[in-house]
Amino acid sequence: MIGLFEKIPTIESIKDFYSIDNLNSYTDRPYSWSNTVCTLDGVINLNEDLTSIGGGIALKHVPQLGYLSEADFRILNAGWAFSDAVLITGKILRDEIDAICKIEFEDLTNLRLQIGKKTLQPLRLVLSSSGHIFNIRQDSTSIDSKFFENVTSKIIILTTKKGSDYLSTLRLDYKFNFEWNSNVEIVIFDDDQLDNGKESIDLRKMLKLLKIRFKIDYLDVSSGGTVIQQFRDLNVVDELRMTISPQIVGIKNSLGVDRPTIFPSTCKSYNCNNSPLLTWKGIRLLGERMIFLRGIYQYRP
Ligand SMILES: NC(=O)C1=CN([C@@H]2O[C@H](COP(=O)(O)OP(=O)(O)OC[C@H]3O[C@@H](n4cnc5c(N)ncnc54)[C@H](OP(=O)(O)O)[C@@H]3O)[C@@H](O)[C@H]2O)C=CC1
Ligand SMILES: Nc1nc(O)c(N)c(N[C@@H]2O[C@H](COP(=O)(O)O)[C@@H](O)[C@H]2O)n1
Repeated sequence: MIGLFEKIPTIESIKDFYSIDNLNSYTDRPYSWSNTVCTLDGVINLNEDLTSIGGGIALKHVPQLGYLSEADFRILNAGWAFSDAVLITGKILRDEIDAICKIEFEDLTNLRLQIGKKTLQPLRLVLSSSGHIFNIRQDSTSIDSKFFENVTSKIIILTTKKGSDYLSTLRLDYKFNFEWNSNVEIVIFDDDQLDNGKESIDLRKMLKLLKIRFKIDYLDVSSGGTVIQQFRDLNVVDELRMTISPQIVGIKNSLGVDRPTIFPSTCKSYNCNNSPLLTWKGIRLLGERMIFLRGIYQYRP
């Protein structure tokens, strides 16, 4: 249960930490885990510029500590390798211009095949009520997106009627091929609920559709805290997977703007009798610095 990770976690260590043997999916939803790297004070993006979050949160460019970020990236990819689909959001694609969410290690794509997955990459799902799934600079006349470049593995955009209307207008305004290719599918939820006046998709319905229509048994939620918190409040996320970066950065950026956190303040209020409890299934330490956690939620009425 407790152990050390190597500088480059070996495939054996990864299987030991993240094995999904004996974990059954459900009939009406996938088995799901969240996947996050955060600071000790819960910050998930320093929000200082549009560089990759790995740079700041996982200490990528700090002298002598870059290996921590490399190991975290490999563990992130390992979560994707064991999944049938990875869920991210419009907000991530607006904030992280380099996000791709594809497994970049050959031993991990091989592992997928060994454990019976039919594809080298999991499906990529984008949840966005608004349809704002690109980072569009004001002066630009075309859309740059690594995520949508050369789409060779399937992407599904989960959006509202309003979001799909927005995507259609973009198609007229920009020199970007919105037919994309046959690997991109848009699923529209047209009976969405209102959340603070903003349309939002009923996540239970979304999960049922992912399970029944797209045959997703294992879902990796690589989204931010806002989505993870909704999953937790609905009791539909089974595991918390978290890398703790050994730094405390404060919840506002240098301009006083709030940073996103893994546990946003909009979370439902619980007490010690009904809070979701965690049982640690795996704890790993790397270089006396970074902690990797894998916990199973126990929901209480
Ligand atoms: N350190 C890490 O491991 C990670 C860091 N991040 C960072 O975190 C930040 C994002 O986190 P956070 O702000 O919490 O946002 P989230 O990534 O949780 O995304 C929130 C967005 O998801 C969409 N959304 C959420 N719920 C619903 C719903 N029920 N129906 C329809 N759409 C929904 C909306 O998109 P829309 O606005 O398009 O309608 C909403 O704005 C980013 O800066 C990202 O870089 C993200 C993931 C991991
Ligand atoms: N757990 C974790 N570790 C990292 O190092 C990360 N960069 C993230 N980020 C999330 O992973 C998705 C994008 O990854 P790529 O940019 O394609 O590598 C996105 O959801 C990030 O926020 N998570």
